[in-house]
Amino acid sequence: ADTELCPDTSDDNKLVRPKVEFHSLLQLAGATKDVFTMKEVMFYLGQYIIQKQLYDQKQQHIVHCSQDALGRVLGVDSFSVKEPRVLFAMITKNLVAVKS
Ligand SMILES: C[C@@H](c1ccc(Cl)cc1)n1cnc(-c2ccccc2)c1-c1c(C(=O)NCCN2CCN(C3CCCCC3)CC2)[nH]c2cc(Cl)ccc12
Repeated sequence: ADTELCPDTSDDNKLVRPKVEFHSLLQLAGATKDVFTMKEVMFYLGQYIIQKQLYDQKQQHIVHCSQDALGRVLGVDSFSVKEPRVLFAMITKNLVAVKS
């Protein structure tokens, strides 16, 4: 069903399963499980960005990821954290909804 491909992940408590490459990013940020809430996915991604210093030192809402696996999985060279809708659209392409 299309919910598998494009889960409604706007709900913080929806359970999602990251696709393989995206899952490895979350693991680098400290994740130790296979199924997450959207809130947890965003927490670990935030940690990943901070740990790899991908945010712009001057404009800290800009994330540069063209030279990082994050750019490959999201399909962009950079993005602004001030555009959550754009961000969620890119992230949900890397997630599969889990029937809860
Ligand atoms: C509100 C939240 C957010 C959450 C979801 C969305 Cl779609 C947009 C925005 N947010 C606001 N700024 C950030 C942020 C900015 C720069 C570097 C790292 C995180 C975040 C992000 C968090 C997070 O879990 N954030 C906790 C508090 N943040 C305050 C800002 N802090 C920054 C302080 C300045 C130095 C850089 C970190 C980090 C902790 N998770 C994210 C994952 C991604 Cl793919 C993108 C951004 C974030």
